[in-house]
Amino acid sequence: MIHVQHLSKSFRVHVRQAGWFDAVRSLFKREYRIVEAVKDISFSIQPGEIVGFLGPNGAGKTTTMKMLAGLLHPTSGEITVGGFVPFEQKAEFKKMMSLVMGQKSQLIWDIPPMETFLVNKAIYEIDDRVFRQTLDELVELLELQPLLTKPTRSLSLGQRMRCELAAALLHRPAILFLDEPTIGLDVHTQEKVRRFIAQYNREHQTTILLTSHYMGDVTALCDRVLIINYGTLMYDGDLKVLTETLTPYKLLEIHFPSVPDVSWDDYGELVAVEEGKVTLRVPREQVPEVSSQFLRNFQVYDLNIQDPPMEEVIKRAFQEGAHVS
Ligand SMILES: Nc1ncnc2c1ncn2[C@@H]1O[C@H](COP(=O)(O)OP(=O)(O)OP(=O)(O)O)[C@@H](O)[C@H]1O
Repeated sequence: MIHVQHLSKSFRVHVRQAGWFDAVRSLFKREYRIVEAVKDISFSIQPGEIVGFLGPNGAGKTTTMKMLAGLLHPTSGEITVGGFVPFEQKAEFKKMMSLVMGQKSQLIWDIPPMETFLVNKAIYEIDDRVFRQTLDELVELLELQPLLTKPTRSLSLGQRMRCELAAALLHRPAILFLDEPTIGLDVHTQEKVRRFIAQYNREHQTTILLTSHYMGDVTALCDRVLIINYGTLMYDGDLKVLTETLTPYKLLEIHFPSVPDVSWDDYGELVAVEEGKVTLRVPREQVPEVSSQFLRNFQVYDLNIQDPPMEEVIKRAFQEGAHVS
């Protein structure tokens, strides 16, 4: 569905001078430097996949997404999306994909979302029956009914994002680029948006490339991730494999009626002792044995086994320059 080969993008940026004299001089003699935002990346995404696109600020995620959506021309390399070359901007290409940017609105600010939906209906030449059917489905899934006729500017961020998603999906694109779709949303709304994306992908097999700084989005939605840093692709593969390779331990959370006085080092690395609860870092292969020792030898209320937080996995990927695949 999406094929990217040796893709690079550089920007030529004007170097601004700090001092007064240099600033005036630069009006006459401009100096430029080259920012290599994306450097020789290659990957493919199959129909129906949801792939997480991760990387720190300035890594090159948005630049890549914009090239995939045809908004930016690559400096070099090849892209095909659904068989089209994005920057040729063919009408058929526009009808098969959508780009949602959490930081940018595509809804018209001064009119209600329903009016934007009607504008999109005209732009994408959506048939009346299909429009009605799709709108009904999206209104139900995203709980939009009370929002449709309110001016967009009066909507909360979460309400607006739900309408943005509907606007992006009315023409039933086969490919969806989601750039930070949950940015700034409260935990409850993030959860709602996540559930919607998962359900929509299940029902329509939409191919989705998603960037997010919220690891909850990534763990809930993506089996596979691409990790980019300084414009270079560092990892393309299974999220679980990445977690197991970079953090070869699990967190064991044991709840006691009262915390026993034992040498925790015999069981794992002590992370925290709180009221009635002990957290240990235990090598993955020793987790079954250590858990059963606790259950056999101590009075235990509850025992939870968890993967380390995704934030830690990703932090290690950047620190260790992981080429895990
Ligand atoms: N239009 C532009 N002109 C000049 N430089 C740009 C332009 N767009 C992006 N860049 C630079 O390219 C690099 C990659 O930026 P990009 O927005 O793709 O990163 P990102 O991974 O999406 O970051 P974030 O997580 O902060 O959104 C950065 O150094 C950025 O400053």
